[in-house]
Amino acid sequence: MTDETVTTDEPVSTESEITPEIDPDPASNSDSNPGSESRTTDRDGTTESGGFDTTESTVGEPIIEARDINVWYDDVQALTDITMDVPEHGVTAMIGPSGCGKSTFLRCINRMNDLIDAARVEGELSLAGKNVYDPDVDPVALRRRVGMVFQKPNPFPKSIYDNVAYGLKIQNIDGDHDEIVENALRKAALFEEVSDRLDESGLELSGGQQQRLCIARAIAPDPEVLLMDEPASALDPVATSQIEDLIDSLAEEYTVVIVTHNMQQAARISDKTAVFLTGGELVEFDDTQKIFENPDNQRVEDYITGKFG
Ligand SMILES: Nc1ncnc2c1ncn2[C@@H]1O[C@H](COP(=O)(O)OP(=O)(O)OP(=O)(O)O)[C@@H](O)[C@H]1O
Repeated sequence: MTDETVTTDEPVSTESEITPEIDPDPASNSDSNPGSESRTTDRDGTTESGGFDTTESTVGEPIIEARDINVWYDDVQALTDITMDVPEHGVTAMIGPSGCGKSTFLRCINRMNDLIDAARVEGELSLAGKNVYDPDVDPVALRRRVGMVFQKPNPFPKSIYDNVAYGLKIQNIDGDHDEIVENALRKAALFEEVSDRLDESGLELSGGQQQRLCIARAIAPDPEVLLMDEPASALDPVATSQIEDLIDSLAEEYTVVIVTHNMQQAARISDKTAVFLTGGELVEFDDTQKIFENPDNQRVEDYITGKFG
């Protein structure tokens, strides 16, 4: 089942992680949301919004549909019957105490759990209507459609340019690579800071710049979905704020699914929030404001208000 074994807490730098875009069946999702009624959320400021992300954003119909996902690591069950729909575009946050399965669920979306020998996944998870666990799905092709950014910035020991162009080269993506690299760096809010030193090593950048470089690397091949596993947790407050702003702008074009330990961050940047609790259970999934202001589930309220976890 695996071509490589990875630990879950260390960032990996493999081709399979560099999850650029190539759709094996472009027709399957080029109009994955035909006639969908996009929900426009009023996000016009923080004062009236109580700190919630209320800048303009369009969240669409489901692009990721998980049905009864169960995951085990050997005999230990990490996720139990997870069923949820992640809407296209916008930011969906996954929160919950340590060990409740947030990262495991994230890795179900691009089948990164395939790379963990002990992991076994059951259930169905569709991306734009196609179950990614169908036997005819190539996980590497899937990961081209689902980019991933990890907790610790993990640029390759290559130039800034080559970091961003990496996915384009290994996947033989045609086009003007100079232009694609520049656009990706611009979208990652890094171009202005590095435009005169693209041939310098990515390792020479600051932590926040390195993380934006990793984001540029993930989006250069134009994925549909961007998975982020605590992308700002290793960064200082200024760099964190830059990443949050960046996520907000990326969500206009990509479906962003983010794991965060930081509840304020989830409240600030996400449109939808999924609360996982101990036992690998998805306890509540709803609009972020509803989760934080008036959750249905008492355990979610207790968690949000800091009574446990
Ligand atoms: N590679 C692995 N091998 C064995 N068990 C694992 C592995 N990765 C995760 N687990 C276990 O699965 C459960 C869920 O872990 P996971 O990392 O998904 O939780 P999490 O909510 O993301 O935690 P955290 O917030 O601490 O990152 C935990 O009990 C964890 O120990």
